[in-house]
Amino acid sequence: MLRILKDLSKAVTVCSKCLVGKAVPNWSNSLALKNRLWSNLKVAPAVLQTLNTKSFTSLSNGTIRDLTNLNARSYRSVRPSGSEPERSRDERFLYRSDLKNAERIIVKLGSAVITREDECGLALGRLASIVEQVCELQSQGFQMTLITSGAVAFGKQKLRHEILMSKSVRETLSTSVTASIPNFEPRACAAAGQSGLMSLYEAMFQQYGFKTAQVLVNSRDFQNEFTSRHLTETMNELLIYNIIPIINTNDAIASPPELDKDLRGVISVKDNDSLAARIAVEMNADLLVLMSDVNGLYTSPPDVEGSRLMKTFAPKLDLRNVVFAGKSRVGLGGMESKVSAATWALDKGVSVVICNGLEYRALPNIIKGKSIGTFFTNAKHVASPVQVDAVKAKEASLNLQSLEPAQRRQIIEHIADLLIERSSDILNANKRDIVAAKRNNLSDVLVSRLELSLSKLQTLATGLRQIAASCEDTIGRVLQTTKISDNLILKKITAPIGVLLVIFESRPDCLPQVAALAISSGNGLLLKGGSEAQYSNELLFGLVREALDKVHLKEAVALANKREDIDDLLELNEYIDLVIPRGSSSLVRSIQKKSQGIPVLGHSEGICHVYVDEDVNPEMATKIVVDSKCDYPSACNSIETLLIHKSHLRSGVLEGICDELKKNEVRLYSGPLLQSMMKFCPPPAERMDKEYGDLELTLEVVDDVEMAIAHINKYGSNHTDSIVTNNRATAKRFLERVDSASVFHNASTRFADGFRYGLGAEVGISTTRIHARGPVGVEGLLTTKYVLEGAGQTVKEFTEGKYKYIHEKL
Ligand SMILES: Nc1ncnc2c1ncn2[C@@H]1O[C@H](COP(=O)(O)OP(=O)(O)O)[C@@H](O)[C@H]1O
Ligand SMILES: N[C@@H](CCC(=O)OP(=O)(O)O)C(=O)O
Repeated sequence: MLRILKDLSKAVTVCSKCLVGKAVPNWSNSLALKNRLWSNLKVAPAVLQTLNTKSFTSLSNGTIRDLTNLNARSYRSVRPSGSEPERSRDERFLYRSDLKNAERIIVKLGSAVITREDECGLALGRLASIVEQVCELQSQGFQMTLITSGAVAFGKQKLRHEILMSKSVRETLSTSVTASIPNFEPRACAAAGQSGLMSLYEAMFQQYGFKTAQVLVNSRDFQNEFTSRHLTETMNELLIYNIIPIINTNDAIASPPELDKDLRGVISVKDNDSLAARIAVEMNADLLVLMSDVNGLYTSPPDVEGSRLMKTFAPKLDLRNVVFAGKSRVGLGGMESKVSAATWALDKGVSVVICNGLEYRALPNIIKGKSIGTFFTNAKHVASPVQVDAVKAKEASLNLQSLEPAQRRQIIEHIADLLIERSSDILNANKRDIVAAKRNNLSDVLVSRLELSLSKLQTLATGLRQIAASCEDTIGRVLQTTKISDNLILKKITAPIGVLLVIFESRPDCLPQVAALAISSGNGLLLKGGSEAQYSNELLFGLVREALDKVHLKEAVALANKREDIDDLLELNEYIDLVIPRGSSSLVRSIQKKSQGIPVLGHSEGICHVYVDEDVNPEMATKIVVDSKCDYPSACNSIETLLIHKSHLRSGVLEGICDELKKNEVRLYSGPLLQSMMKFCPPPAERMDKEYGDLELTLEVVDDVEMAIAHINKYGSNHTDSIVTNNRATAKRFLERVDSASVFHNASTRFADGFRYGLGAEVGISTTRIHARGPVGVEGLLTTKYVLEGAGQTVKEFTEGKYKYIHEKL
């Protein structure tokens, strides 16, 4: 309410300063008043949406003067004294995330979007979808204007149809269809096409309760002082009354386009891209969206091999990297014309996105800041912030690996110290996350993963100190030395992978663990945490940066916080070398699907088993099963299925285990074999490969170890599986044949963890079969490189027999 009053008082101040003495209109229509306030005074649409008719009526009676002639530009120049200075237009929309603040939006539809690929009429489906999006935004308070192409293309189809229909059957059959169609005069096509186009728009917008108005202009109209002013006034008036202007060039009487140089820095209207740019600037629009039949601007025409979509385009820096060629099947200007129109509009303070009109919900998603099409910006960075972070992390990782091991060790120890010193700050931030999570009805499983405690922080710090201690021989450790020949020595040494992207959900304790592992192994790190752990993550990230800043390398680690950032990051295969998703199986699967050429390390599911063999110590078996299920049911290494040897159905072992599980409130389900063998057993399990992640467990019976192995290899997720047996031969068989990253004998599956394995911590558990499997600590974040030390030898000298290969392992 305070904001509403503030904004209204702003409006009134401006009015009274500028328009004292003008007639007071009868504001019976509150919508019209809202639009006038908004359009002329730039009172935030969201504020106006919240005002009710009553407040308008009382406000309008005598307070507000005639606002008609006060346009948006004049408001900007008549800012009430004492108000906060606004960011300049150039600064307001530097990043996509700023687009949510746009108010006036121009959308231009190219001919290729409007007409069908088979040239048989208008593309009704996508046109209706765009109209729906425009209406959605208009009713949310954005001021929408449409620039439409397509009159010539559509008119050509109409005329062609007419020619074909007016021919006799004999004529049609005697000549080829294409040869019989003349080259139509584009002006006539435009005249024929424009009316059909407009009646369609009118019908479509009407379905959503919006009225449209047609405005046709030509290049000369912008050069003439009167027609140019009339155009602005007409547009303002239409916008005030919530009518959506639909603009095209008046092609039926258009003269040939004029050259840019005649217009001294003002773009000449030679096609609809330049028309859209010109209108956007004249109308003081915030955003111009140019919709075409391609996903945006590419480094070269999209069908050329190796051509890449440019998500962000800074004209001053990037133009030299783009090759243009060709147009769409019906377009007039081509991409080059779009880029020069967009660049011109950007220089005049209008943000521009070039995107594909076929993309589902492109407009609302652009406003939300999603990475759709090509975003034109004058930001100093060549790229969007995540790309910048990735470049910096790559640079910093090189410096990180050149540090002395002792320096890397100190950084990690410093993080461990900070975890204890700042524990109350961390726990307070974590409390804020927990409160928000509960308010948002996050599941108990997720809340338990989110929660930090002093003891968790202490364990975390201990783990970090272990990692710190291992810094001495991480990078540059010699794995193999080969004497190729005298004075020619080849060494294989450990080396960092490069830049890691770790995407994690819920658990904020991952952040310092992963950061420590990356620092120890000399890898740059990009982190993307879940929004549910936002406060905890920001605080912990701040501590990591603080420690890295001691050696001026704080940029080695960056934290991305928007969900949309993930898509952008996954395309950066030039800078990112490995992706490690940690979280739910759906998160991991979606990352695996989206990652474009960057290897993904991790596991999508944790379907772990304990098999209780015939020859067991019942007490040990019960202890292991209960710990494997109940110690931390939401962890990926807790079990989902207990396989039991058939002899225990009557030995009392199964009964004893079930009693203990029930005491721990575990809900039990039975597999199909158990159901067939027992009269009274728990309800049937939904599937045998279900990951409960909670106090739930499937029980199934097996004949012997072979059947247990087959079951695990079929339904498991190659994560962690354990056998409880006193028989060494059976255990050996199980350990050899179960195809999982971790296989245990007489131990709880909960041991599958970086800290418990003595790795200090883990970046995740890998079930993929690339270089690292199981819990991945520092070792898993290293690769190797060869270093060859010679004394001027050449291969030719070996070929010619001067030297001989020795290949001796040293
Ligand atoms: N570097 C490039 N990036 C993207 N598209 C390009 C590029 N160079 C040429 N084009 C062509 O530009 C066409 C879009 O321009 P245009 O034909 O004017 O479309 P519209 O009718 O939508 O205005 C695309 O169909 C594409 O083939
Ligand atoms: N004014 C013309 C379109 C001109 C034009 O620039 O076309 P396009 O390149 O498809 O945006 C028409 O309505 O057909």
